[in-house]
Amino acid sequence: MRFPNPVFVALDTPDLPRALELAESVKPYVGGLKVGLEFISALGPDGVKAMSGLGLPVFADVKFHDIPNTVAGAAKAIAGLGVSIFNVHASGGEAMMRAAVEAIAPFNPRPKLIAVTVLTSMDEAALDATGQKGPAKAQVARLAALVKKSGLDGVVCSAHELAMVREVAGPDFLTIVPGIRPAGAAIGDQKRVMTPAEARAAGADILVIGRPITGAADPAAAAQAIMEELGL
Ligand SMILES: O=c1ccn([C@@H]2O[C@H](COP(=O)(O)O)[C@@H](O)[C@H]2O)c(=O)[nH]1
Repeated sequence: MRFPNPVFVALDTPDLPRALELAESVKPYVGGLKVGLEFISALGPDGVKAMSGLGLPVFADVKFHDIPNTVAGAAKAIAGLGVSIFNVHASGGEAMMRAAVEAIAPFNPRPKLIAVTVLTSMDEAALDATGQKGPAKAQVARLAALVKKSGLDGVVCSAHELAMVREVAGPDFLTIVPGIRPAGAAIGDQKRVMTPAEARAAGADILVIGRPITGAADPAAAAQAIMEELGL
């Protein structure tokens, strides 16, 4: 699934005027907006609706992870806010993911539902410490297969696992990739990272990029430079 501009900017702020200002300034250089736990916890459904009204697709990075009945209700609520994409944690299991799929089936248009495999902030040691033994790639592959079997549209993974995800889930499975760092950018808490151009060449459908854009002195110029790096 190729997006003309694959960059979704992560608006990680609790401040609505700041989010709107950032979104307006980078709008010519990005393909979508991503709001996550910080934004939604502070600004709620009205904040999400405000972003949905800006004319770019919105990805609600809510990462639901609970029992099936609760996730089904939350899925219906978030789908009702007009977002284009939202997500759950794949480790919530097949019944939870299927409940979310069923809950949003009546929506038209129906948002894409994807699942987080292994957070890009985790390295092998962090994954091991949770009891999920084996390389991150193997865990991502196992979860991607489960996500596909459960009827979702795609996964969040790092760029390092893209080839593996394509192998288990096929070419039409949506891949959303955070942990993107232009050369020389601060890596911060991310562990499994790649540059925008490398991640795109590896087959990412959507690149989620936050601080390298929003933390730049000139966010619009930073977004434009990424667009140029991608040859757009
Ligand atoms: O595995 C994951 C899942 C989600 N994210 C989110 O993406 C952005 C990345 O922001 P940066 O500032 O570019 O690091 C952020 O909103 C995370 O919540 C992720 O990084 N990894």
